[in-house]
Amino acid sequence: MQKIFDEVNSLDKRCYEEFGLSEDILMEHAALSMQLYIQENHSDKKTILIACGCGNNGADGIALARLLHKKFDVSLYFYSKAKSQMAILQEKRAKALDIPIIEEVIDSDIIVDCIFGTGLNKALDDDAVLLINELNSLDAIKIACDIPSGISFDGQVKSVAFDADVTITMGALKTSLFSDIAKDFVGEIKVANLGVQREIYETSTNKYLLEKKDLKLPNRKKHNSHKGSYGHLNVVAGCKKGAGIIAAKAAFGFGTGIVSVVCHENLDLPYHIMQTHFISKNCTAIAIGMGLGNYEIAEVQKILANDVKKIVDADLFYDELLLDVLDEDIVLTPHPKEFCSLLKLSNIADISVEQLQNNRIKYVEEFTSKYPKVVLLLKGTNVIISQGKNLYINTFGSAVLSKGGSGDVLSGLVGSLLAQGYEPLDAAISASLAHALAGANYKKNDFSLIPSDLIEEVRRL
Ligand SMILES: NC(=O)C1=CN([C@@H]2O[C@H](COP(=O)(O)OP(=O)(O)OC[C@H]3O[C@@H](n4cnc5c(N)ncnc54)[C@H](O)[C@@H]3O)[C@@H](O)[C@H]2O)[C@@H](O)CC1
Ligand SMILES: [K+]
Repeated sequence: MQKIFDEVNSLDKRCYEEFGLSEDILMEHAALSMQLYIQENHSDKKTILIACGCGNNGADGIALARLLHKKFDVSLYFYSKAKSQMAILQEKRAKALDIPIIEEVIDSDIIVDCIFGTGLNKALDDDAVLLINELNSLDAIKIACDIPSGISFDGQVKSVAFDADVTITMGALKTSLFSDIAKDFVGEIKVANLGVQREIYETSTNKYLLEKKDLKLPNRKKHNSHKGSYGHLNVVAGCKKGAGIIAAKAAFGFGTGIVSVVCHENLDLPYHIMQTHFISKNCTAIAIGMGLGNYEIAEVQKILANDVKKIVDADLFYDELLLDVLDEDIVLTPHPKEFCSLLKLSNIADISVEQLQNNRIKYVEEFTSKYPKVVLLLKGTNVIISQGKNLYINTFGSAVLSKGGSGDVLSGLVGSLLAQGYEPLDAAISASLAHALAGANYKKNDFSLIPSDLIEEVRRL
């Protein structure tokens, strides 16, 4: 996993104070990283337009223009007059080299957005909106310096943001790049070294970006084993039985030795999935909530009181019964609307889905600081998984997964790993990665995936 930081000003400051690196040195490295990226990836291109603002993001852009000048046809466009000390200095250097400055945006092979970086501190005015829309409309390779202009420090996009193919972010990954809203603007994210390796630039953090290598698939190294060695998951099926059955199939395909669906009515199940009317004595984990509907309260209470690992989903997020188990290390997997209900039930906040989506990390942190044992997995295009103070972001998800039944597959995967003995946090992380990567591996098209395709892809991981 890679570290993510809420802010990097303190990290820049540490470079000045502890390593004797000046702002100028840091900025030269920022510009150099962008230069190398462009030369390594787009040496066949000719024209580059660099749009600059008045602060140090703009200064990065002016320094980049100097580095690329003569190798490419570089034009500088100033959205506003240089204001920061570094922008004024960089402008002086650029002028000494006669780098072309243009008054109107022109068609170019590459556009580099250096209008606003981490210093964006108010709403974009009409001119900025117009400029960003104009840049977005051009058919060019689009590179954002540090962060696409228009995304605020907390990852919100109020009106518009630069629509980058690549964001080259300075020094370290920032939280703002990983909001659900930012995902449609940041493109591929690369980190530029600012004069020291990242491991030196970065300090400690509580936020992490998950990588493919963080997926720990179940393994069966012991030959002397039997089905019971790989756990027994009980999936409680309610009135919408399909949800439980999908979860059960996903769990079986992800390695659980025995999977039983708990249901009072007789179900038509695949032969390898068992049915039981009550929780099995030897079950090692329970998945409950998906399609639960109006289950009898006393029965749900009894199931929740069971002393095995649990994953809770869907309908139970609307039920106060859940409050009784929030002091345990259970896994909760709400989507945004369900999480809003959970926040309300637990007296943390009474907010709309939109308010939540604009502040996902904030509300996850409030919830997990009130219930530090719970493993919370908040669904979204960038899934957030958190327990206690630590928070992990999975960005591998895509719109392929935006389908009924995808969430039931995820519950099944989490339950499967819990049943096989994973710790709840590890189960949530690996299930979420497996789910997202399986979705990404489905290559037919981006609209036709059904739960059985997803389970098939999980089985191929
Ligand atoms: N400090 C350092 O050592 C380094 C800074 N770097 C660059 O510096 C950037 C941050 O620079 P700054 O702090 O100067 O901030 P920015 O360059 O992001 O912009 C700040 C300026 O824009 C104005 N502004 C903010 N929101 C506005 C709005 N909506 N409409 C109009 N004007 C607005 C502010 O008043 C301020 O003058 C980073 O994103 C990064 O690109 C990099 O060069 C790496 C090293
Ligand atoms: K920018």
